[in-house]
Amino acid sequence: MGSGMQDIEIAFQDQLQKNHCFGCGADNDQGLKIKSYWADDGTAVCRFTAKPHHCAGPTRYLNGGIMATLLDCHSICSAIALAYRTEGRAISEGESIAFVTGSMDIAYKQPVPIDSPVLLKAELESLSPRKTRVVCRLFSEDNLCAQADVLAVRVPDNW
Ligand SMILES: CCCCCCCCCC(=O)SCCNC(=O)CCNC(=O)[C@H](O)C(C)(C)COP(=O)(O)OP(=O)(O)OC[C@H]1O[C@@H](n2cnc3c(N)ncnc32)[C@H](O)[C@@H]1OP(=O)(O)O
Repeated sequence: MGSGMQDIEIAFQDQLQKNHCFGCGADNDQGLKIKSYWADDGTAVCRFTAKPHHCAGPTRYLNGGIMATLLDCHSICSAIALAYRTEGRAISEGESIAFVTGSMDIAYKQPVPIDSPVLLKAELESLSPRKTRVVCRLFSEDNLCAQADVLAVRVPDNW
């Protein structure tokens, strides 16, 4: 599942400048520091391994807020990457492109074992110059555990 090209590509987040986001900011030393990449099929993928303190009530399961952050941040970073690609630019080349989360609906379908890596897979659809819809799925060991429908909204880079 996903791309075999991750080792030779630079993650979207490592190309973005000055991002202190808790979920995706390369500049947040206490954050989750997720890493997202294009896959060969046009989706964007992210693999994440949780720490024990990312747990839900039962220590064996991943916290739902952490799951929401993973889905949100992978979706928004992927929307930004798509916008640069659509404009024919490398990420962070020229004027900065920024998107934020306008809305996000999540279905939590199955508990996520905390000790297995998760895979996030985002399908992107540009609705207009300002709006991108992202359907992002979270898998654990090939099981679909959560699905988010995200509206990414473009904002000025001083947002
Ligand atoms: C280097 C940087 C990397 C950054 C990556 C960070 C990723 C992190 C992801 C996040 O956690 S972001 C933080 C959580 N999100 C927020 O705090 C957003 C708070 N909301 C806002 O700032 C504004 O409401 C928002 C920018 C989303 C929209 O306000 P605007 O005044 O810019 O937009 P406007 O109201 O003109 O709406 C633009 C379009 O989006 C639509 N829209 C906006 N919010 C919506 C919403 N909530 N639901 C549905 N549609 C929405 C709106 O209908 C409209 O559609 P149309 O163009 O078709 O008319």
